Amino acid sequence: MRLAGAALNQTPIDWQNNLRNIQEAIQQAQDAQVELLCLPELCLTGYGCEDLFLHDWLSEAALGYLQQVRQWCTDPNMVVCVGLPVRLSGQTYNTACVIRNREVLGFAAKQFLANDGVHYEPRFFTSWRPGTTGTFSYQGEEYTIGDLVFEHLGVRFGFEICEDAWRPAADRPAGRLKPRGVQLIVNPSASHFAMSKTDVRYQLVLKGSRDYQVTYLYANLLGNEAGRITYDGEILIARNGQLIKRNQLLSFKNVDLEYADVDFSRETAVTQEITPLPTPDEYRELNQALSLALFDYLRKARSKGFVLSLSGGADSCMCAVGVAEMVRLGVQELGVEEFMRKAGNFSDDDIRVAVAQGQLPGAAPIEAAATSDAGTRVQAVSHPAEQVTGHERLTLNQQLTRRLLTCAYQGTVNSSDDTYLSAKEVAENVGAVFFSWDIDQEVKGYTHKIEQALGRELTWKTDDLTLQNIQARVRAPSIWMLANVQNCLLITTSNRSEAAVGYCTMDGDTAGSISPIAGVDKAFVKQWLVWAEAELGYPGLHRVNNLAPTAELRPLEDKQTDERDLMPYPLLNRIERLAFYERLSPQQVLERLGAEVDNVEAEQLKTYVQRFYQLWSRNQWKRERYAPSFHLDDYNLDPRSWLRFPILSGGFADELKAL
Ligand SMILES: Nc1ncnc2c1ncn2[C@@H]1O[C@H](COP(=O)(O)OP(=O)(O)OC[C@H]2O[C@@H]([n+]3cccc(C(=O)O)c3)[C@H](O)[C@@H]2O)[C@@H](O)[C@H]1O
Ligand SMILES: Nc1ncnc2c1ncn2[C@@H]1O[C@H](COP(=O)(O)OP(=O)(O)OP(=O)(O)O)[C@@H](O)[C@H]1O
Ligand SMILES: NC(=O)CC[C@H](N)C(=O)O
Repeated sequence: MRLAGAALNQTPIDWQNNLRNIQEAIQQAQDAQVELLCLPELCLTGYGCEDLFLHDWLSEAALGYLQQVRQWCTDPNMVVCVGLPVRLSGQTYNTACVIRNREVLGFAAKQFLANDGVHYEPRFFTSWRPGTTGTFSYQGEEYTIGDLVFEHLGVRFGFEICEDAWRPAADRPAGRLKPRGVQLIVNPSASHFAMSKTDVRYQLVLKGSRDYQVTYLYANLLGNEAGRITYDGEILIARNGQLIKRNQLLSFKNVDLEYADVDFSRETAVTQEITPLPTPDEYRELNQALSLALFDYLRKARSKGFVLSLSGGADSCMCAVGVAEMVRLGVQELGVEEFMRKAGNFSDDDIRVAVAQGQLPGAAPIEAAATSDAGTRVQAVSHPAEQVTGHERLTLNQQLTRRLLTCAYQGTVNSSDDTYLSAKEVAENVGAVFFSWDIDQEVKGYTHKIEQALGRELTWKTDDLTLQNIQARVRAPSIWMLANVQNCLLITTSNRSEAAVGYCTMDGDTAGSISPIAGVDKAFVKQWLVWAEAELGYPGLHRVNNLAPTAELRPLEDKQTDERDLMPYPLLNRIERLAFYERLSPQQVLERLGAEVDNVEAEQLKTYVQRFYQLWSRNQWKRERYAPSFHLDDYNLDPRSWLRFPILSGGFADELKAL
């Protein structure tokens, strides 16, 4: 039997997009003479409809659209499995509808709901009781729903819907399907991307096929579906512990269909030893996921591009490279024409000229908007697209990036030449429009106003945080204005480590509408940039890779660095992980750290642990206010997706005193 899985890039309640992708997958499958096609979990509505799954009308509408899908399933030799919600007597079930030759054979229902990390399924869905079935009517037709086994071309098959397969063996539907003569298990999934997670999924599918001696067909959703979570579109086909098919993950296409043939009439030996996957390259994985997430966000938000306050530090440089990589990887996979069309930001003329001549048409010089007489550092650096960076012409990818990314360095008297040059070099390297202006007048203006109101001078000795924060805040209005005027998304550069301890100024450097790297820790950001300079070929990163992270909010002679204000980033990251991923108590965190770290005094470690918990507790409100962020690592601190914590709390007072 020819089995296929199709990864689809869906969007919640974007019916036309979702139907188009489903139709395209069915058409491709028919053309390839596929006999059984698995589409991802809830692909008709989108997986991320959230509380809409509790609305009667949504499931009604889905059943209505399903009638269209039926009409595309005209091949008597092909079964198509389509995911959609079914709402019966006020309960919503997460189902896969099996269609053959326009006939609905039944709705298999999910038995175990995902309720960890980014998944909140029990809020929306009711789990189906194993071993039971039911019926319901729609427009005069009666349908079967529940724990069903199907047969097609002599092959018996049943379902595990995503989380069903992640449960202990005693729960897994596979264990009950096997005695019912099932030879094939079909798994439509919506399994979020996280670095290295493909390995877990691979083991799950391979071991499932080995332990239950079945063929296993797995198809995941694809892309940044609804804003935060990205799906990697993994397709896996395995039999008796052996891999038959695995695709390239994180495609920029809307439909990624993969198929393979399995001869069910022939017995094959069961492989006990699962061949391991090569260790996933997390830097590369992150790059692909971040790029795809940015691309989908951009086009689904129908935005014109991105604006970024580029400090030349690690976080903002990573965001700039992320946009450039979005262009490079998108063009590499889709080709220039399709990339430009899909991005939705280029005219027909742009596309025609880009395809024919390898450059964008007559980009007029973009005049520097900002000037200041306050020193040599402050000047506008802006290259017309068709001209040069350094002495070379911009490549087409740089020209495309230039259309999609505008950056601004916003210096103060506390900024260094190093960060300015770093920002400029990164912007030039990726091709972005780059402005530079200073904000000292604005800082002085606000400071003066408050000094007058209070009737006293503000000094670094007495008003340190206030004087830091006003600088970060004053950067927000102009960069927002630049985003508004160009109809662009303002990127905020927060990372997970600073979110953990609130090392940011609210309404200052947190200003923005999308926060691409807030799920990634700072130590990883720094390592990733070193990798990107060498492996992706961004020489513009050389300077930032030799800078110590600094906020540059205090006078330069203070030599402020993040790690001096806080603690070394690898330690901060470790404490955060032990405390909120492994869920240890402060005492346990300190003990584990003591056992792991030998170059830091015990008293110093205790101070770090105390500082971490105090800052963590005090700054929950800030985490509540971050712009929507991407989920990229195996956990994040976003209270709206992975980690909830009280805004007001006792702040671990007793626990920290007892350390
Ligand atoms: N529970 C709570 N709910 C609501 N609001 C709460 C609150 N607790 C304090 N607040 C309020 O929060 C305000 C203070 O917060 P906020 O003004 O954001 O600032 P704050 O947290 O006081 O200080 C910002 C920190 O971030 C660092 N920073 C800032 C900017 C950039 C960078 C960088 O790395 O580049 C670093 C800076 O060095 C400083 O250590 C106060 O007005 C306080 O009343
Ligand atoms: N001089 C600056 N020009 C433009 N934006 C700035 C400047 N200084 C800070 N910002 C903005 O504030 C953000 C927060 O600063 P932060 O220091 O946390 O990050 P970073 O400078 O990118 O990295 P690092 O902390 O490694 O130096 C920056 O990413 C940037 O968006
Ligand atoms: N949609 C789901 O059921 C996803 C659950 C599963 N734990 C995963 O992360 O892949």
